[in-house]
Amino acid sequence: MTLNHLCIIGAGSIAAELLDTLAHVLEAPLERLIVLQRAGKTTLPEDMAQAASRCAITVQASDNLADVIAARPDLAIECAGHGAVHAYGEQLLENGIETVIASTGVLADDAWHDRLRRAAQAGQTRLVLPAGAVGGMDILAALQNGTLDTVAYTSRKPPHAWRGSPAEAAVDLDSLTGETVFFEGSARRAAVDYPQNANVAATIALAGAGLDATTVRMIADPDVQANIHQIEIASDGAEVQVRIVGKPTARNPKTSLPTVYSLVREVMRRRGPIVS
Ligand SMILES: NC(=O)C1=CN([C@@H]2O[C@H](COP(=O)(O)OP(=O)(O)OC[C@H]3O[C@@H](n4cnc5c(N)ncnc54)[C@H](O)[C@@H]3O)[C@@H](O)[C@H]2O)C=CC1
Ligand SMILES: O=C([O-])CC(=O)C(=O)O
Repeated sequence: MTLNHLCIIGAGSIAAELLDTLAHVLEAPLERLIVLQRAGKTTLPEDMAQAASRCAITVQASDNLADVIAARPDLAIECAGHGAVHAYGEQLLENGIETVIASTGVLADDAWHDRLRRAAQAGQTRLVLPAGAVGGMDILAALQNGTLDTVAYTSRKPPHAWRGSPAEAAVDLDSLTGETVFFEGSARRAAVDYPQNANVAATIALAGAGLDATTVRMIADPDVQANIHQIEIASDGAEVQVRIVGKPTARNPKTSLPTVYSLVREVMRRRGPIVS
């Protein structure tokens, strides 16, 4: 099946960059695109409207999930935050709409993990966790079939990228003179406490050693400009080190550009006959 009808949930940094990128990489436009926004927002910002019109022949903006369910898109991509997964995830899945979520940290809550799993089963579809800002999920998920001894994730970002997160209470982000570790704990704790910053902690944990056995460190570092993600894996099958220097999106320093490209990949791998 070729993806012809796409739903994007959210109209923030990732959604805008997703549309810009899709406009460049799609060889032929989609038939339909529906963008689901917050209540009260039924038109797209001008820059997004222009990019959307290059991505699809018919573009619809809505603030109502019922419009999306009625439109029956081939795929829905959430890039709007944990609240949006809570608000729409179950209904999309129960209605048989395959759904990719950027906000994977929602699954760090066992009750939500269970609800979304049941919804996907009921709708005979899938909830897809993209690699997002990181990589190496292929080998991590493969090694998980043997014995994973250690999976440790470190996220290092400039201080301003941690604004608006609990890091503000832990350290004075404005006066840091060197790298400062402000969080050490489980992937579950990281994903729950840092919903806008630690989705990849959940992504890595769910691909590998689980939410409690995967360890996370978060660092504010005034000497870096990029969002640097490191994953150290020790296992019976391989020792793996992944280091990604992610460039922040122009619109949101918290978010790395590979997140956007990973969502673009989820579209493109449903458009061609050969998938990698
Ligand atoms: N898996 C990964 O690697 C990453 C995941 N993320 C996730 O993606 C989310 C979005 O990131 P950005 O685009 O950078 O954030 P952003 O703050 O720039 O944009 C979020 C957008 O979602 C909209 N929104 C919020 N609640 C909504 C709802 N209930 N219904 C419809 N729209 C709603 C907002 O109005 C805004 O337009 C983050 O909050 C985070 O959960 C972000 C970065 C990396
Ligand atoms: O984009 C990133 O660097 C990672 C991120 O914000 C997240 O995991 O939520």
